[in-house]
Amino acid sequence: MRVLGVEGTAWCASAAVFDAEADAVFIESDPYEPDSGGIHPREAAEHMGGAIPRVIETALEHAREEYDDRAADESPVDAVAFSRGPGLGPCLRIVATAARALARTLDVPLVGVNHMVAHLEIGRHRAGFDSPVCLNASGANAHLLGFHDGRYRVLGETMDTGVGNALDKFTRHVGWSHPGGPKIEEHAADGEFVELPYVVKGMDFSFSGIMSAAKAAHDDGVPVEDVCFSLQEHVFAMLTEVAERALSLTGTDELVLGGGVGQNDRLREMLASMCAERGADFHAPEPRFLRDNAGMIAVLGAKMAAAGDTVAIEDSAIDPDFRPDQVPVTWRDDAESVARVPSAADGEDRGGDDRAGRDAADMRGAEATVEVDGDGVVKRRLPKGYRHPELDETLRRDRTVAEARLLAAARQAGVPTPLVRDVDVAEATIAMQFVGDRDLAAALTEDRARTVGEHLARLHDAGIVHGDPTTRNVRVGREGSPENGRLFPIDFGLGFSSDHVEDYAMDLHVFEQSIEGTASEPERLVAAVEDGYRAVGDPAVLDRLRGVEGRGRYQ
Ligand SMILES: C[C@@H](O)[C@H](NC(=O)OP(=O)(O)OC[C@H]1O[C@@H](n2cnc3c(N)ncnc32)[C@H](O)[C@@H]1O)C(=O)O
Ligand SMILES: Nc1ncnc2c1ncn2[C@@H]1O[C@H](COP(=O)(O)OP(=O)(O)OP(=O)(O)O)[C@@H](O)[C@H]1O
Ligand SMILES: [Fe+2]
Repeated sequence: MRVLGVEGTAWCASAAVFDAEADAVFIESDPYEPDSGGIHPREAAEHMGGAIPRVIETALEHAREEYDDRAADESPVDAVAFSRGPGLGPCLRIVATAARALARTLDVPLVGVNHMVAHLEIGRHRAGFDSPVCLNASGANAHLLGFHDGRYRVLGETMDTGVGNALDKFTRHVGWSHPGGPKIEEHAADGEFVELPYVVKGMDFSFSGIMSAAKAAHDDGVPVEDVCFSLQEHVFAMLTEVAERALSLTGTDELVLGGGVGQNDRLREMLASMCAERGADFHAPEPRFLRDNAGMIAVLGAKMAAAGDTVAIEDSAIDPDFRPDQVPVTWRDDAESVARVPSAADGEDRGGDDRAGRDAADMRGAEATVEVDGDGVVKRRLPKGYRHPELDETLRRDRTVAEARLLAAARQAGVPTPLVRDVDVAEATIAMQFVGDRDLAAALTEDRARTVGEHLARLHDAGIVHGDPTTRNVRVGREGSPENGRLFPIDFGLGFSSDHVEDYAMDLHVFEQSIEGTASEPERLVAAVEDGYRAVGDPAVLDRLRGVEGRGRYQ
């Protein structure tokens, strides 16, 4: 199978030929470079109009010259694959028109590829991993994806702008030309650390606060090298932290990176260091496959074509908002899954006591190690080698303080939590009561989902935001024991006090996302969470939740 790919979602006019037998990829690209400001959709489309036919011609010539297994009147490729979205409408239309015309002329099938899924599949293809967590760090996007039950699920994502766009906004403010990411990397080499906001919410994150603070710091005369250095340290530590959390939640030990920001050495270094520390395998494809390129479109196009996943020309409309979780994944086995930890996906209670024989390594979360000590545990936030030491110290200290305070406050609000016995802020350790006999992830039922909804409502009524409510962060008490089946939220390290409906809605969103990422039929579990919340809490939060779910994607 040999496939021609065409890419042109935003800035890169590109065509490629993938020969599956030789696993060889030829890429010809022609980038649009704006004179000033950011990417201008009309100018970008004008660029595509001229460049797309040229790059396609070069790729076809390559196919004809490189491979002599076909007659001159035969098509040099077996299919034409194109980026159907997401991206800028005017650019997508030009690419689609060219791809359709070519498929018709060559009389071969057309394949419509999701650009974001291509960004991650190229990493999986090059790494040879089975079912990794995928971090897409591109211009207009930033998200964590994992395959489960026939689709790529969004495990976490930006709640406002894509990571590259956020960096580019800062460099525009400073007056540098597009793209800004590489310039930030250059200047960061001479910079020193200054503190900026750091925002993760479960496996979601946002960049608006840090970008405003970076602009303000620059306006206040902080040397631009220091701002660049610190932007990288904060933004990439956030991405690395959520990637680690996704590895921990799914139990997977494979991570791949995709997207143009993945070309940044510091980001790759942090991810590699995090994976090495936890014994996971990390793969970042070579830069030509990270930035936008048609090679990734051709490679995924070949997998789709082999699975018979082609599209009739009349059905091949573009989709500027095409989300990766909308794609029916025809080229993978439905039984494969990113989730390696037992999840009660079928709603069955798997039972079992995880306490017996569990050693410290078993009780490791993404942030901390948890050692069992008699009827208690000692939770220790160890330093993370990938983080700048100053940032590392601040996060470990602040989270230890927040966790100890909120565990007690939650109890007072009527939500069962482990009793705190001792806190050592300097060592970032908390000694607390051992609770439950397993995590909710292994025992998720509708009843329990409803109870978590009630607990979250009680926390919110008391002005407490959990910050990281997932199925791994709720412990389940044994029926008939003194705990009598109670559910104990734990791990309040990302928690804070707030009276904003938005923060409460975000908390619910994080919990629902953790169910959706791993459960097979999440709908009824999610409905049960909301029933429980509605019974106890403020209905305005559920209304706001609908807004949070559609927030800020592809800006
Ligand atoms: C929808 C699609 O068009 C879009 N593609 C895209 O944004 O191009 P991509 O090549 O994946 O990423 C470009 C971004 O990558 C950043 N970038 C490039 N080199 C960088 C570096 N060394 N450090 C940091 N950022 C870098 C640029 O500043 C720019 O924001 C996407 O995938 O979101
Ligand atoms: N008080 C407790 N009683 C029993 N088990 C506990 C307790 N605290 C933590 N654990 C176990 O240890 C694991 C890790 O703890 P915790 O979630 O607090 O750490 P973390 O590193 O902050 O996790 P995360 O990956 O969510 O960031 C939990 O999933 C749970 O199984
Ligand atoms: Fe991209």
